Amino acid sequence: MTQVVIATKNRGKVKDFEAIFGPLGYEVVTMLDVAPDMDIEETGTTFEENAVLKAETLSAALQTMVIADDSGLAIDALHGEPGVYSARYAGDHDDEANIQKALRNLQGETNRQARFVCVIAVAEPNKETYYVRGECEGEITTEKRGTNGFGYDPIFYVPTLNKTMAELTPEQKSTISHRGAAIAKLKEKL
Ligand SMILES: O=c1[nH]c(=O)c2ncn([C@@H]3O[C@H](COP(=O)(O)OP(=O)(O)OP(=O)(O)O)[C@@H](O)[C@H]3O)c2[nH]1
Ligand SMILES: [Mg+2]
Repeated sequence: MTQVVIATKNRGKVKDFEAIFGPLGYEVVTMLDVAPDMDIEETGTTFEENAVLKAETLSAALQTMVIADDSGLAIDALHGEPGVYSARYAGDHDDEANIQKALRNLQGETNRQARFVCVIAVAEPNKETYYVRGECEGEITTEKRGTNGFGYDPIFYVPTLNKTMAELTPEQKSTISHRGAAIAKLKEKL
């Protein structure tokens, strides 16, 4: 089975990637498998910078092709926050605290428009790194709904499906999500 190496330690992302790459016959391998002790500091101020940083760092260490995903939630009424800081908005990778902070900051706000953004970078030794970007439009709810997914999925409402991201199966999520959109673009290039 062909392996695809992903520079992530986020189990939620891994599930999303497996839902897409699994049916295509790829085995998804992540930092949790091959570099659990490695920490890549995300010093960039854009999704693109951080995705490239993660892909190139792990690719250099393993001397193989590596894919990285840097993603987040941009809320219009909060001027694009939490953006690249989505994972650490209220506490390092504390999804529940992050959700509560977003809901608190939007209390009484009628403009609930937001989008998920996902930038996927591909780095390979002696080749030029490239990236693709996918986005998904939605609205922030006033309370959590659904138990699938990760991060802000329970408060991200997708009007076209009348469901939050957390009410979708990983397969359904992949057909409409920012990650699915980015991977669709990636497939054209791989
Ligand atoms: O509800 C969500 N559904 C999604 O589909 C999604 N995609 C991203 N996010 C949020 O944005 C952060 C990424 O930050 P991020 O790209 O730095 O990843 P991470 O730090 O979690 O893992 P790693 O890949 O860096 O190891 C995540 O933690 C989440 O808070 C999502 N939330
Ligand atoms: Mg991260």
